[in-house]
Amino acid sequence: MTVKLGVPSKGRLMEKTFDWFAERGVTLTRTGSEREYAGAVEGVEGVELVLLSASEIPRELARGRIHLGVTGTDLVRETLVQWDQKVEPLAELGFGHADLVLAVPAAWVDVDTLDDLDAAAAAFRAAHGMRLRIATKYHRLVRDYLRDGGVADYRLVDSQGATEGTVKNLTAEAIADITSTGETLRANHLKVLDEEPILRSQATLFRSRSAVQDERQRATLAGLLERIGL
Ligand SMILES: Nc1ncnc2c1ncn2[C@@H]1O[C@H](COP(=O)(O)OP(=O)(O)OP(=O)(O)O)[C@@H](O)[C@H]1O
Ligand SMILES: O=P(O)(O)OC[C@H]1O[C@H](OP(=O)(O)OP(=O)(O)O)[C@H](O)[C@@H]1O
Repeated sequence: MTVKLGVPSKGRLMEKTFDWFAERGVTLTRTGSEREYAGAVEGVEGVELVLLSASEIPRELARGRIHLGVTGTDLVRETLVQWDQKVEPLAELGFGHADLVLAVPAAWVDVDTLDDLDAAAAAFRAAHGMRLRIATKYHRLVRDYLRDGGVADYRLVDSQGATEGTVKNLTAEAIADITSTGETLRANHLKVLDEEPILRSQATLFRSRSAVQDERQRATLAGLLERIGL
């Protein structure tokens, strides 16, 4: 049985992951047509490249269907309950940096901290008879963060993309999303709370804690990790 390495199937994460492995003597390539999700590994025997959506890589690692996988720490922590029992981070790759933050309308001049948000949420409920809505796809991380920060009077609204637009579209009063340059937030008249981010994320190489099934796989995996300096 081969060792399976899961890599994001498109975009910057894929290209930078290919570069990271190439710098360590392992060549990853997409094969077939531009739209075919097939890949090849050169420089080490017995390793298969699996191209996947970045958001599916945590689950595939947890199920033991891939041995190694590259994805953002945000996706691992959001997707997997007790993530550290299912996967082990082996190396931060130094790209894909993004912060998960809470943002409110820039016009809310009285709201800069979590305490302010808590007060605003109470005032919102009193005025409108419903809880303040926060749009996000990071439900688990945001709930834990707000619970630890003592904010309770809110409701999460699911948003799987274009989350910064939900405030303008009147489907939420605040958002929690990933930001890197901050441009999308600014363009949508939102400001980040003046607090530590919910999470600082970057692309990371993870090892599944359950995928290895035989000695041959164990040896191949050890060889690959040695090759890339881990
Ligand atoms: N603007 C950004 N700058 C840097 N990293 C980002 C940015 N936006 C998202 N990321 C990171 O990239 C990863 C998600 O990548 P991507 O958006 O390709 O995944 P996805 O939307 O789940 O993919 P797919 O569309 O195939 O399901 C996350 O770990 C996230 O933290
Ligand atoms: O701080 P910035 O540099 O402006 O980047 C932030 C944006 O990048 C991501 O979106 P992406 O382009 O991945 O699309 P998405 O809305 O589908 O998540 C993220 O969800 C933000 O919308």
